[in-house]
Amino acid sequence: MSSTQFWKPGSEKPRMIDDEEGGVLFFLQPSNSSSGYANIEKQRRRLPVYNHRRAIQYLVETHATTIVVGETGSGKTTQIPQYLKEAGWAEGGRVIACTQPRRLAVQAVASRVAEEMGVKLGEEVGYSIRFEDVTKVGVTMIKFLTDGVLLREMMDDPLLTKYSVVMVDEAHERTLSTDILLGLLKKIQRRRPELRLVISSATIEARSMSAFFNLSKRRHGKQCEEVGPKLEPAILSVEGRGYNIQIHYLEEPASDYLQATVSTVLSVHDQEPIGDILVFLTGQDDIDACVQSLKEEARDHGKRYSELVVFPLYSGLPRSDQDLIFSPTPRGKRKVVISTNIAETSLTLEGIVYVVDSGFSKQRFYNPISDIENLIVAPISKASARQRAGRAGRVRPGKCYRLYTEEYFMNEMSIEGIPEMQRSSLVSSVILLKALGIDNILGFDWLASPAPEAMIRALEVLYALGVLDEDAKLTSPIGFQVSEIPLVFLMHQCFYRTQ
Ligand SMILES: Nc1ncnc2c1ncn2[C@@H]1O[C@H](COP(=O)(O)OP(=O)(O)OP(=O)(O)O)[C@@H](O)[C@H]1O
Repeated sequence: MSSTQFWKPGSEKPRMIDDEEGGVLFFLQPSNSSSGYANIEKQRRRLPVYNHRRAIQYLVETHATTIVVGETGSGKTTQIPQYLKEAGWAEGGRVIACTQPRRLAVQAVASRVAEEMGVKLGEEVGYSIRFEDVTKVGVTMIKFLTDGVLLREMMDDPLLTKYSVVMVDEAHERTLSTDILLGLLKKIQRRRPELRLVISSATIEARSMSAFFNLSKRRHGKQCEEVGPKLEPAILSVEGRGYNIQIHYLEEPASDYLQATVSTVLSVHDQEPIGDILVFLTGQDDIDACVQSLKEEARDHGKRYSELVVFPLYSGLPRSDQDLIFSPTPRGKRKVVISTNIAETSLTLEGIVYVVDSGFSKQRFYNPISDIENLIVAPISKASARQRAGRAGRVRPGKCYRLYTEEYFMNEMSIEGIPEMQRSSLVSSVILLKALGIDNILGFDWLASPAPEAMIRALEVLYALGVLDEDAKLTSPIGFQVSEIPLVFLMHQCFYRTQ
């Protein structure tokens, strides 16, 4: 009996055929088949970013920072690092880095780019996530990594000397790590004028990002003469999207978004042609409840709903279970992936045609007075809604069902979310910055300043724990140990809280 095999990102793509018992068998196919190549090359050329490749190469050559704004699926993440390699930025042992907020996207995008370049993952194209480094020194030219991992690399190499270009992708997410990274990269640029930055997203406010990275100094209203790259960032807008996405809204607000989600999935299955469904809910509880409801429907309504193959996706799920979302959909079935916002950015799931957006996500909120951080279910922003819809329309036209009204989207939904920096405890950020030698944290160049109360509270907590001394410097050994192994710090914190 053959055991079921699933394709894992990073491995060769399987060919799929039906077996005699109605199941599916997977066979590895030779990766360098010329028709496969021609096909991929065709796909690359039809991406909206392709027409801008020369402009991108020119702007990166001539500007310290280039900001690229382009629709979801236009090719920013997978293509720009390849254009930069073609322009010579990976020559002489240098590496092009591309950061992502989440590890799932890092692995998926790296394996796609390796496939497009016809190379083995881990060689010319590699990736690095926590506890897993799939790169080869001296061989890897394009490296995808989480922004957290790049921050950790700065501990050993504060000026990131091996990188010629750092592309900070999905910069709109404004996670704690992204904001700290952006501030540190700006500092590095002053010391390493040869370093180039690319900031990209479908939904960033390019002007404020440009103002932040504008390193050109003006004296008496005149701009200083610049030697080397232009210090004022270039902004490139990539028009157009891969495929059309039809957006549908509710006519009346839903009283129960979970119930609305289940009925939308079922009606898509009843009424729409073949294609997988990606659902965005808030967290494990909601997702488990939705999976359960769909299973009950399948049990109660027989064959029709048993065609649904349902996969949950949230960060607490073991990695092997998370990777199941990449498995090909068996013939005659419809895959339904029910996810938190970990699938919101950068991911391309080939079979996805329909997206169901509940309009909510779990977000962190911090009260510096009580020093309590909570995860609260809150409405998403328009930027998130666009990202969610953008998981469809990548390899064929798609549809997005928003479980809220158009009036709510237009008039009430905020344009962008609040940066994580302004709604989180800053304890771990302060430790990280201190470990990186940033002594004047209050004077750090933040893209959006954190609340002073939160900063003071973090300093107080770290002093009380013995991590910082009276001069707010890391203590030895506790402070330095904690900065290397966050787990040790958590133990200290538990101890502190029980005192
Ligand atoms: N694993 C994949 N399988 C098939 N096609 C893919 C895959 N990954 C990417 N693509 C194709 O490449 C296109 C560009 O993807 P890419 O991630 O570069 O876009 P992007 O502009 O960065 O999007 P986003 O802003 O959503 O991250 C997709 O729309 C899709 O057509």
